Amino acid sequence: MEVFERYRDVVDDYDAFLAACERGLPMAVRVNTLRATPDEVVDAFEAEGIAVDRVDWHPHVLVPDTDKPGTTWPAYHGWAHGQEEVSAIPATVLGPQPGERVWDACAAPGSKTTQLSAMMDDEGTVVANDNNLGRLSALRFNTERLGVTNTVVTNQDARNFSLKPFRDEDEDDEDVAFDRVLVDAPCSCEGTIRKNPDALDNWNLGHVEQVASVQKGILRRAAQVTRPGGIIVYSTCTFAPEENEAVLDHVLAEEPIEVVDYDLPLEHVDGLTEFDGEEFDPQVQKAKRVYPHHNDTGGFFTAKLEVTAE
Ligand SMILES: C[S@@+](CC[C@H](N)C(=O)[O-])C[C@H]1O[C@@H](n2cnc3c(N)ncnc32)[C@H](O)[C@@H]1O
Repeated sequence: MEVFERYRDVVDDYDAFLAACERGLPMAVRVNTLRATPDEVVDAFEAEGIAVDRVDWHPHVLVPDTDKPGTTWPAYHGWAHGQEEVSAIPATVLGPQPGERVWDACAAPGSKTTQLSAMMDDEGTVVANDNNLGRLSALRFNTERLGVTNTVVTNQDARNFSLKPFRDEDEDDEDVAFDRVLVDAPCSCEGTIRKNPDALDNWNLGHVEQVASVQKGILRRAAQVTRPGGIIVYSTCTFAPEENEAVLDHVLAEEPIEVVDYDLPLEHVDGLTEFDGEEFDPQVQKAKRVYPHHNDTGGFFTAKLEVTAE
């Protein structure tokens, strides 16, 4: 865990943080409300002899007492989807409504895409994009199993995303406008250490900087394809400020967006306003960091942004 030494003065209780990072992660599922209610899913797990805990902050997140919730009948029926507890945060914060146009910029394997669709009652459109074709096949599998039909899949680099394949060649991109966009960005995955103990094996600052450059490009494109007044959520499962607050700071200076506050009824701390001598736009404080010791989960970073009229 030497990599985490750089966060010693940043994390609120560093010893508790390290101890949590060394423990295994309780596995969670999200109830697929297109197919079942939380009570039906609890009953189905209990019928298999698996006890289930509920979490306080989200009625659709359950913690069944099994290492492999994805190989149970509730999952096979499409009633539940194995999804880390903190992974349910970004779609919840984005708050898509039935009938809206939503872009999931980095969507595979589709945990959040299918959550967005369920929140929209499967009405409207989710454009689920990922630049990795292999991972998109997992997304298709998940949408099919969960009975999601309002999703169209695209395979593009989100930094240059265009809806041209679906449009008249003579139209330009100017009127491509989503109501909401989720940027669940590729990242260095430091916050997944409890689920994947090898997560830090190839960690290096060069990779952090390289992925931060991709993140900035994707978030900029998100700002360009969202209508004024539309909402963007930017999230990562990493702690590195270079991939979180610094990305927001960069894009805030380039695009007409602002960071907005939101309620997160889970223990968390605010976004950082400086790291390693670099100061960030004070707005980034409205982002939220969830550390593993806060709620016995993985680590996560989530910011909510609104596109302003230019
Ligand atoms: C954190 S994962 C997304 C997880 C997904 N949102 C979910 O909940 O199942 C990040 C994804 O970004 C994709 N990705 C990486 N670079 C990309 C790019 N330039 N454009 C689009 N997708 C990209 C990766 O293939 C990966 O699937």
